[in-house]
Amino acid sequence: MEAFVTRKKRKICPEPEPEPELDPEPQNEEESEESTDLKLAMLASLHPDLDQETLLDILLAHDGAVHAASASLSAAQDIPSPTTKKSGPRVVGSQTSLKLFTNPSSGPCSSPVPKKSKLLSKKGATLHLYDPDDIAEHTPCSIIHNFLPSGEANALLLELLEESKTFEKITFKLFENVVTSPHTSSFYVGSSMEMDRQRHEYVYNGARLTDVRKITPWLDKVKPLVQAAVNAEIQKRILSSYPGAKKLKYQSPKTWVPNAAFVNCYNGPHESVGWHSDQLTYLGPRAVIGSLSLGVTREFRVRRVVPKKDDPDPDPEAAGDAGDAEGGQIAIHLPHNSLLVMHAEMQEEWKHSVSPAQAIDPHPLAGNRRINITYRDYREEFHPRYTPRCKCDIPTVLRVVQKKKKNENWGRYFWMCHAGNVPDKKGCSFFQWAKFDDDGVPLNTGNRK
Ligand SMILES: O=C(O)CCC(=O)C(=O)O
Ligand SMILES: [Fe+2]
Repeated sequence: MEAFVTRKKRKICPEPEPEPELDPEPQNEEESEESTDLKLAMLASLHPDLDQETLLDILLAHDGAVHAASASLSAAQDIPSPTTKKSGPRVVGSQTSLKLFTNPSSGPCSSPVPKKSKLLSKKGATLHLYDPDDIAEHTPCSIIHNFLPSGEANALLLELLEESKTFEKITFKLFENVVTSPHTSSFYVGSSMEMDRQRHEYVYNGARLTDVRKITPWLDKVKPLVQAAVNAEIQKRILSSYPGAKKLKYQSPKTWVPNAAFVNCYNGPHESVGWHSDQLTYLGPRAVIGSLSLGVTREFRVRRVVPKKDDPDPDPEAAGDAGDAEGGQIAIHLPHNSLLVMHAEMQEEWKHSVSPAQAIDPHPLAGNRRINITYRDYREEFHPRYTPRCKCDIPTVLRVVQKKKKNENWGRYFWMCHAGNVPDKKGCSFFQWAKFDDDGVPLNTGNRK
């Protein structure tokens, strides 16, 4: 897990292009898409009696404006608020399919459900999804339950529970504060040579990784199964959901080959990961990620950050059609031994999180712990030896302009300095628009060797 944090947008001074308008609207912390963690923390400090989920719902209902959300909460202090939680702890239950709710005639004898059923998620509310068809239809993900033979899933879980005893929390800079991640993690690659390259050549949040490990026997054994399943899911997705049944612009046409894995451990209901998009720096644009969950069932939440319907898409070819949160967030329930595929439209247009839970069902082998493995395809053409370096002389980070409102640069990728993400370090003003061919191969990296 490398990218759940971003920092306050600094003033960017592109060279040699004129200063880009990443967001032409007035910027402050409240309006920054990337600062949800901080906003939640601020809101929580103002309303310590309310749980994170309620605070997030209220924050979303106020378009992310902390003051407005707080004002509503204060106004409602003496009156039971319609937005505060009414029920007891959320129960991890089961749901057959949304189709039963969206199509009254559905049942064994009814006609098939229309391709696009009405989504129940509304701004400020959370839609809970369990069924693979619903997840594929309404989110940028697809899921395979009971993915591994159960003995293999258990062996992998036991192996990683042992590994996780030495996982650590990551420390990073959020705005001007140094904070630690609310869960532990480590990073695995295939060989000693790759470990070496990761430690000395790659940069994450402005710094080198110190905890890089050699892939474990079970992680390695499962890898080809994940590869086959993810590639099959990619093809299914292209045929069922993308315009003209073609891969997205900038999506790689090559076979997806996982060669790195972040492993996360969530020990207990309160461990979590805040809203983020995964970094594309080494995966390239329109990246696909295979995410295997083991142990305790937790909610993986997704919300669209780029509106789909109201705003015409400046690049209609760029995005797939599937997924439509309509302002609300969707909770995908990830049980033990489920493989979630985050498809090519996910990182640029959606954010995801694992929210703290009020209650969890202990797992017979893992107790209160959940292990998550995100298998990733580090593409050779995105190796830091090829990507732009900033004035601090480190490889830059690849980002995308996500805020869309009236922003002509929406959807454009850029390289920028991330040295300032490290506590006590300052970055430089390096900025360069990124250009790719249709298959996502970088065109203007400048310092190719
Ligand atoms: O634990 C999960 O399911 C997601 C983890 C995640 O988002 C990440 O590692 O980037
Ligand atoms: Fe992530």
